[in-house]
Amino acid sequence: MIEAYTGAQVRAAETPYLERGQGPALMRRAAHGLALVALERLRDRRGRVAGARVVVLAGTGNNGGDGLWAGAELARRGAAVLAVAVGDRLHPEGEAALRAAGGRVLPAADGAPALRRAVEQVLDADLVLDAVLGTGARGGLRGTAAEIVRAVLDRWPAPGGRAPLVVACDVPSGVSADTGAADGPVLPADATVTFGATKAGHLLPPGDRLCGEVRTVPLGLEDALPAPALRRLEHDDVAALWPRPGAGSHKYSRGVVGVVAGSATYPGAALMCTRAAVDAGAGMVRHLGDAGTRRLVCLTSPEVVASEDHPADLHVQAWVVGPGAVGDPAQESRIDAVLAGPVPAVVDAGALGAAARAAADGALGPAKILTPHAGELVQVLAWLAALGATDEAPDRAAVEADPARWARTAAEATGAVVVLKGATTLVAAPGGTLLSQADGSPWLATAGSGDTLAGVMGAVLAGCAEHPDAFAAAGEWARGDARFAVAAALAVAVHGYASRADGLGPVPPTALSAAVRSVLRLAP
Ligand SMILES: NC(=O)C1=CN([C@@H]2O[C@H](COP(=O)(O)OP(=O)(O)OC[C@H]3O[C@@H](n4cnc5c(N)ncnc54)[C@H](OP(=O)(O)O)[C@@H]3O)[C@@H](O)[C@H]2O)[C@@H](O)CC1
Ligand SMILES: Nc1ncnc2c1ncn2[C@@H]1O[C@H](COP(=O)(O)OP(=O)(O)O)[C@@H](O)[C@H]1O
Ligand SMILES: [K+]
Repeated sequence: MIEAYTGAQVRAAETPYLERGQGPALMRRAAHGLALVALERLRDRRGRVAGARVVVLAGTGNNGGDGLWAGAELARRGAAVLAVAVGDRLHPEGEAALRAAGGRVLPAADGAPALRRAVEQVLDADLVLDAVLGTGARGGLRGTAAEIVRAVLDRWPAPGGRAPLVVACDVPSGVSADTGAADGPVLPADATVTFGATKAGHLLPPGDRLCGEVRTVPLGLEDALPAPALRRLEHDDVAALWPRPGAGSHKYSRGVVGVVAGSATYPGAALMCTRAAVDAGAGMVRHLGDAGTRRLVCLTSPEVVASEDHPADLHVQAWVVGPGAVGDPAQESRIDAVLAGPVPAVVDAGALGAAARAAADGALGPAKILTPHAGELVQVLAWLAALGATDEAPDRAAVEADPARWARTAAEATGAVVVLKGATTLVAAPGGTLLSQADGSPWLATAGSGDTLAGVMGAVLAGCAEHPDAFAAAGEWARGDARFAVAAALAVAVHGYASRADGLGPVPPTALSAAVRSVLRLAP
């Protein structure tokens, strides 16, 4: 599991060391880690370091200091290192170290000619160390640094062209270490070397896409860190946590998933959703819907028990409601009943409007998992605002600029878990638990993959519904209501792994479901 922290949390953990006068030692350790990654990248690209042209884009603070010390190491290995000073000063010891190692300094804020030279030097470099802003940034790049990066990006080589390697120091400058927000221009990094701990901004969109590979250099702060701001499940976690049957299991103890999906207009959603719940290993899958859809469900997945019951008549461990359930009053009535009841539920697509109404009436709770994509979240927040359950209704651009904020807002306003789907999917639970998963192939962006995710999520939710400690192996934090967020993140991870199980290529949802089985089989 990756645990990530805000810049403020890491700075607070550093404070006792700084008070003991260990700041310079920490900086040297950070800079050494940065230099090692830069050396590795340079060797990969050009075979050797001697003679490489390296530009350090250096800001005025300690982030610039790290870059300058790392630049000094590269200069001692024979690289030609130029520090482009974007502000009115440089970290004094860092600058002295760089100069002592033979590096040069270009004061880029000294007028237009200096700025133009800086841009040329960046574009000509083999490697750029981006050390303008780190955890001390207030907002995005501004001033000379913003002008340089904007001018460089205007002339950035097309894919396949010879762009300089970019290694970011702590975070790509202009990306918030706390939120992943990227206000203004940012140089996309091939690798980001961060210090002390992974920062939340490395795992949150849109900044996460600008980080490249993230490497964390330990600074010995581990024991001083508080609870992380966010987490990401990795393969080992998924293998350890996914509910598995034991010798004493039977279909009911493993969890029955009830699916309220499909309508005469959209029967396919019910087929994909039920199939996925079966393939993800549910003990039993029940489907409720119109006669035509039920018939198709039984033909596609004979193991599903389809009926025209009402949710109140059935005993299931978890519901999945909403996929394709549009324009059918009987389905709407079933959805309302599930939302009003206590049983855990995945609430997708056609059920999100009813969920907003139920939330405004105070009916949802932490066992309900809403699964909007960005467009649907905008709609949900607009409904909640209209119903007086939130103050603000952002537009899509605002949600995409800071998805974590709006996923959290929706979680707090509804009292439910909110899974904001996208290339990076965020899971926000009321109370603040936040997970970020980025496991899926871009080929997942296809109609029906959300229906498949809902089915997979139903299966894992049914598996943990009656077991508050189902995921205690992940830590104390994962007990109780937090298990619903863990279940959501597990489903998102497995769905993502399945999209890559057969290499990178199209993943029609029917094939995706089958791949879920192979993902779960491969895990130990
Ligand atoms: N603490 C430690 O022990 C360790 C810390 N480490 C390193 O320190 C980094 C944090 O350093 P930091 O606190 O000096 O802040 P930093 O990110 O360099 O930025 C502040 C400077 O930028 C400026 N500035 C601010 N906003 C701006 C903007 N939007 N656009 C333009 N400029 C802006 C601001 O100048 P001002 O505006 O105040 O004149 C100020 O001078 C951290 O990320 C890590 O790399 C490691 O060495 C490990 C040990
Ligand atoms: N660019 C992308 N990269 C990776 N995963 C993606 C991308 N775009 C969408 N996804 C994933 O694909 C699924 C799409 O779900 P959704 O938008 O509900 O589609 P639908 O309703 O058509 O089934 C989600 O799990 C989402 O996280
Ligand atoms: K930086």
